Amino acid sequence: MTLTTNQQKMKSMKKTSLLSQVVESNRKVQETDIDQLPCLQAVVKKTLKLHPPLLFLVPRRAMANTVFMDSDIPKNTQVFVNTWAIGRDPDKGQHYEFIPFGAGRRMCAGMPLAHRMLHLALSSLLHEFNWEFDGRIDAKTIDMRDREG
Ligand code: HEM
Repeated sequence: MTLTTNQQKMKSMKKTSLLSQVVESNRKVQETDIDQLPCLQAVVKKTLKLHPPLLFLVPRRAMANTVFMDSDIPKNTQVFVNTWAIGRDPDKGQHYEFIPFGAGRRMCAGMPLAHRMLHLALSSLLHEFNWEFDGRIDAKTIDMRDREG
């Protein structure tokens, strides 16, 4: 098995990459801390890959008869990109196929903002609160089913 860039990053992670060590307990997480938190970045990336909020992106329409990966797509066909399945395909989902924000010129216009907010919100929640299961559920029984959006 080959290691992806993120796995390699995590493998060589120094102790200083831990949230509690990068951000002292007497201050809040800042945007500038995120670069030093490769594990947090990997968690956000993997979560978007396995649980993309838009499972089929925004539908496309073929403007002309097209052949795409050996499939004939007639003009005017409505095309859905199954990003959920692509993210779970072991042969894909590594490079260009990481598409929870879409791709090409209609890709998510809010990606830079969303990307920053996801890291900042998750790290702030982890930093400011102590988390535990409430006794009724645990890591095995928690409902992880996906819903659109
Ligand atoms: C985790 C958060 C978000 C995800 C996963 C997400 C995902 C997406 C996806 C998949 C598309 C369609 C891209 C395509 O079909 O190729 C899209 C479009 C778009 N998103 Fe987001 N988005 C997020 C947050 C945001 C935010 C915060 C904003 C605005 C501040 C935003 C603004 C837009 C706009 C304007 C489009 C339409 C772009 C176009 O059609 O040209 N998104 N987004």
